[in-house]
Amino acid sequence: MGKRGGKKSGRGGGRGGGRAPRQNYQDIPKQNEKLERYYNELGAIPEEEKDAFWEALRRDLPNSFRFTGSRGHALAVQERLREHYIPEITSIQYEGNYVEPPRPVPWYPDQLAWSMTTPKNVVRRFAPFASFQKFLVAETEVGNISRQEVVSMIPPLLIDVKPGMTVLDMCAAPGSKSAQLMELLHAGEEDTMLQAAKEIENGTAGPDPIGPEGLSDDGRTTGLLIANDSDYKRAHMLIHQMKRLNSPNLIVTNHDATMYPSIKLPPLPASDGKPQKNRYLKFDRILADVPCSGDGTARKNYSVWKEWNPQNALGLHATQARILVRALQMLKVGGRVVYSTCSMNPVENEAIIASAIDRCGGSTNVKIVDVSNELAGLKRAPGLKSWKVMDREGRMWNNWQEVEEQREKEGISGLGRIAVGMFPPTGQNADIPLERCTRIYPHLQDTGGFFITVLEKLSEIKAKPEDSSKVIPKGTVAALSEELDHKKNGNGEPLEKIEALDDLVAPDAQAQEEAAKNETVAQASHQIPYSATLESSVPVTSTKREPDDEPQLPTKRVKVEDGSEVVMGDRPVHAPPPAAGAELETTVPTEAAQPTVPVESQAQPPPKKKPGQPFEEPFKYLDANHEELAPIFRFYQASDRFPKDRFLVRNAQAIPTRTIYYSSALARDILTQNEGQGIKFVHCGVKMFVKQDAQRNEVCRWRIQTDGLRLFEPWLGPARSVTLTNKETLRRLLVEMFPKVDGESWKELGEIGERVRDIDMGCSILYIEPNGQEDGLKERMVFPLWRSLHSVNLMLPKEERRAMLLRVFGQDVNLVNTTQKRQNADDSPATATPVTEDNAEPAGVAAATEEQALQDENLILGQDQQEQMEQRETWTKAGDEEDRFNTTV
Ligand SMILES: C[S@@+](CC[C@H](N)C(=O)[O-])C[C@H]1O[C@@H](n2cnc3c(N)ncnc32)[C@H](O)[C@@H]1O
Repeated sequence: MGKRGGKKSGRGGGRGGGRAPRQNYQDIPKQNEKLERYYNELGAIPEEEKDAFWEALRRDLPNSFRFTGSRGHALAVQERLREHYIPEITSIQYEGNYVEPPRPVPWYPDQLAWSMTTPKNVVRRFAPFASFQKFLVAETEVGNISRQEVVSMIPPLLIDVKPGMTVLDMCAAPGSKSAQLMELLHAGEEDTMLQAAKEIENGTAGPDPIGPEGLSDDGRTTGLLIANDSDYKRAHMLIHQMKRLNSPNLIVTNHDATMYPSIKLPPLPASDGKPQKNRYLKFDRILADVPCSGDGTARKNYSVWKEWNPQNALGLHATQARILVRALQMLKVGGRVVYSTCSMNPVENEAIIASAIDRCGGSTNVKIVDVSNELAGLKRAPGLKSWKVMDREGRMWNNWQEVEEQREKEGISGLGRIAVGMFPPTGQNADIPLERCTRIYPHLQDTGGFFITVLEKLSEIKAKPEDSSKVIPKGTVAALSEELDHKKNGNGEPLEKIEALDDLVAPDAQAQEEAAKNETVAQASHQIPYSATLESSVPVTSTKREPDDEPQLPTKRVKVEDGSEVVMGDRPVHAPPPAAGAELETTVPTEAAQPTVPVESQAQPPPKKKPGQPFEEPFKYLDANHEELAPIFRFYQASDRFPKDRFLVRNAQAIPTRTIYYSSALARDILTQNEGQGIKFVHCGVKMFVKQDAQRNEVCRWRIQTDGLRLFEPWLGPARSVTLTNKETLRRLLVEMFPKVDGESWKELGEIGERVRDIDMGCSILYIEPNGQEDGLKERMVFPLWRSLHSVNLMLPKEERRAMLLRVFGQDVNLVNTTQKRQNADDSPATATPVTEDNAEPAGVAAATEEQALQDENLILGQDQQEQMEQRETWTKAGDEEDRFNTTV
């Protein structure tokens, strides 16, 4: 279950649940009376499959992983698995049989997903597994491989993302699916960028940006992924995961998805004296991988066996329905929403689909897409048309009438959380084709349990106000009071009212608080009605807002002893951020219609950090003519065609101090247009240039960061390029941190020796090109290379060096850092005085001083890399190891 604040409702491990103490999975009794009874009586699993179902659910989950990153690179990593590790593993015999190697997941495209059933005792026993394990760990660390549950890979494949689309992942942390979505958004970009750069260089391209559909920004994708999570800490975990993909087309936000704010786009220029129109972002694709009770993860989360109870699903139902309705509101007509959970409970699945379709006006507005022919080879079961609901006490209810009758007779005891919307739809909604939903059960192909539904929006919708009785029970105050009076604790004393209330009507106090917080944010975000489309006809000159399309229902609140209020019966309506702000101006200032990039004069004083509160530095775009940019472009001979109006920094003064980031045009427009509007942006931009101290004044201080290099390199001239095709030269650059190039040392760098000896100090670009030879390099790679006074340094963190040595050369070797050795021999502290522009020696200083300067500079570079590595590890060190390495998503 996803995080919903501090309540102990957490479940589903990496799906947001609270972490339970570690225990060996094999030793855990895999029994839970209510869980077993519910799924046995539900009617979901055919009688003849029940044994297989339970047997699978009690078995360890196979390990699975996915090759990530750009296609070319992912395939190169995959090749190492096929050509080296699989043959080694398949040669092992255990108890007279050959060992099962990892196998590609049959329905995953290009064999990029793999699964492995080898038992742990076999893995531990044989050496080839140890080296395979090393490979997995190394490639996972650098982001080429992601551990991900097989079933969790399905939603992004069914959502059908293409480059150029606008995509929202509403509940995205820790980011496994966001990563897949992002890969699809960039599909084919490697080739189209190089192609566009070539055409432009040859003079065959016109002045306008070129490239195929969706990649028409001179070969770059024009799409955008907004990845969101309501949990701030998890949103940062998501950033950490997503950073590995280095996409400028990513924005991360931190909002409650049930009331995700509308995002403003720059208005189109006015014509014929007509007022400008507000425009709001609508999405082509939305993933709602909602917080859920997570019983589909029972094969790896022992808490499912220990703690499963029916309330978890009942308590999440309302949030899930609200998230899906909000998704449908923000979707373009013709767009797709994929709704998914790792729960098998229909209350969280089919019931949500039916409720959301009902609220959005029925099947004429929203259709369930039949995906039964997609992902050939994936074994699945159809969605349920009928099911039962289990209450807190374990009683099963066939329909809402039964619940109502019971309430009439006995009061609401035990039925407090049940609502009509949790049952199969009736009346005009009875024919919603819920069989088109997709259910994955553990026994079908040895996976976890999962639920996926693809929805298509057929026409613009005005979502009906939430009928709270359909999602949250509408216990009357009298009924609740009556039950409260009867409730006793273990000592036979009356329960604290606040706890008892919560138990009955379950408004999660912290979730409420969160919602309230977000509501405030949303209110400040100048929403217009949700029905607004990109072509909203709300004139921006109007000073009053239209009334919200979603009228708010009254809320009954009860004051409890401590003076605070508790919501009873009718939940506060999920009011998506009110268009409210009737007083709010929506007039667009005239400048806003002009270029969207703010100039530095708009810089503000630094915002104050409030103690204990998360603080995000603002995103400030640099003017295209900023004085720092021109020298960088000159130094690297960068083409003027590369956009200069997409560079940003993270400080309120808009001063490039240490890092300059780069984002796509759409991301820029969104960040600038919504600045100060209360939208919680927590990440955007790829590190492109990082300031580096150097000993020579003429050296460009801005080195290109590996993160942004792939975007920039097609546009660079030859002045700073170094080309390498020899495998051994690469090995040397990887093993040795700072190979010398002075004296005769350059000769040891073979083919690049002369070039690196002669090239001016500073950052250059190392192009590693395949030479077509059988044992040569197979993959084109590009890295920054720093030329110091006496040495060169491949600007790669140690972990990436090691992973590449393992992958390309099959070597697990220690890296050599001669500078450090010298430093240790001198007994100098590792933190020697850093070289700065102030203390750097001018050219021509005595060799000894130069040597010291070199050591210092190299140390700085080394430290910088180390810093990067440590940042990568932050989240593992912070105790979220499972989210990264044992993720259930
Ligand atoms: C199932 S997990 C998402 C897994 C993710 N899609 C992935 O593939 O890595 C659910 C996430 O929803 C977040 N969450 C819970 N309630 C939310 C809400 N109201 N709005 C947005 N996110 C929410 C949780 O913090 C959790 O990270």
